[in-house]
Amino acid sequence: MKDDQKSIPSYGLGRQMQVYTQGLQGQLPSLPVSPEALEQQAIAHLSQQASGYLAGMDDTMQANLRAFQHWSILPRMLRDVSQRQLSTSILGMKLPVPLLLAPIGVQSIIHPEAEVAVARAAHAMGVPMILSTASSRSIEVVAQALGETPRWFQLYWSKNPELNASFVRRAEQAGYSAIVVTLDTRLLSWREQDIQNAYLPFLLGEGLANYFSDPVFRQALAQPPEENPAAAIRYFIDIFLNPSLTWDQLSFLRQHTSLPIFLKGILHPDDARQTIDAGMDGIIVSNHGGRQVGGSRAALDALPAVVSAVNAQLPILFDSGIRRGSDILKALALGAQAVLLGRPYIWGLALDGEAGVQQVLQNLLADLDLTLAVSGYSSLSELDTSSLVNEQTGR
Ligand SMILES: Cc1cc2nc3c(=O)[nH]c(=O)nc-3n(C[C@H](O)[C@H](O)[C@H](O)COP(=O)(O)O)c2cc1C
Ligand SMILES: O=C(O)C(=O)c1ccccc1
Repeated sequence: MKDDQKSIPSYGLGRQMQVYTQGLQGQLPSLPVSPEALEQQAIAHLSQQASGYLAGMDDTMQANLRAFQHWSILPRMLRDVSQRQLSTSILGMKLPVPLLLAPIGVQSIIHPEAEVAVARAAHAMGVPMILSTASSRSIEVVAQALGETPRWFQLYWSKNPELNASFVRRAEQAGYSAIVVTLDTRLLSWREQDIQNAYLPFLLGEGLANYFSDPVFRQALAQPPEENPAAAIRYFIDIFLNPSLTWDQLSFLRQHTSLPIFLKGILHPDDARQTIDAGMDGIIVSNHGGRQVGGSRAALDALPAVVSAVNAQLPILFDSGIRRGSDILKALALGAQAVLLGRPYIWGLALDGEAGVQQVLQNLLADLDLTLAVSGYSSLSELDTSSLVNEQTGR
């Protein structure tokens, strides 16, 4: 991890001057800088199946993005912003920047180096990574590529309790420092593009690295996955989704790990209160990037009520629609301690592997650092609702 003083110029002015200086030699950034152009180029580059898999429900995704426009930053002038502090701490875990990479499964359909390329870029930038259960590279292989970079493990709670315990054990052993249980995907929703393409990557054996390498999973099979992949995939399909999972079962996980547990996919303030009652350690407000409940409330619109219900008893993280530095500033001002970056790093991966992810992160962190500075803030802790105006209420 980089120390904070060194990281400031490389995030903000450093990146800006690097680009302008390279311009003197006639060199332009190799990837589009605007997230909209980046998305367009990545989608054009990918197969119809892969780009369809990245999609979500259009109306809900647009609502996620629009919600950021309900809030405006009201910049403050003549404050000393020459030294900026982007680091934060969550449950005593130090994060160099208030940003983690969101768990995104099956990255082998995006780029052959998949999560390993992402992990190397995360390592280069000091950005923590949350690894999906449905990753194309295993918990251990990704940990190795991350070196000392902080990492969390996202758990899809399968129907096999011993398998869940095994995943968590492996994550602990490989140096992951928190468990994220995703609640909004106990079933896969009706995904129009995937249905149209008749495409589900798992049926092709993509995204199953953690399962195929797991001793408990392997024990449940008559033959190893290498010998009979079709039977292994069938067993995965049998167990990986668990629509009967309920609040009372969370105690099982608590008994099997001493790591902090975050619940991802909370939108309703009553569910936020239940998270506290269930003895969990943190919340990730998210609508899964508009991929699960079509017509769901925009995640950012759901954030203030969750923040108010939690009343500072737990840390709150946020994702679904983070595209620019100003989006991060707004989510933090509304009470999130950090945000998760989703699709944008996948677009970078699609276009240029590790270097693509790194460039996306460099640009986003430079944007965040400079947005913070020109808004009059030198530290994240100065942000609160008085930094923003709600354009619908005028307050
Ligand atoms: C292709 C794809 C795969 C995803 N896979 C997972 C996953 O395995 N586990 C999980 O918790 N969330 C998963 N998510 C959701 C992300 O963690 C995150 O909530 C979402 O991407 C945020 O929305 P945004 O990308 O529009 O910002 C996935 C999202 C996408 C786009
Ligand atoms: O596609 C997704 O959104 C997702 O979260 C998922 C679900 C199951 C396996 C892999 C990814």
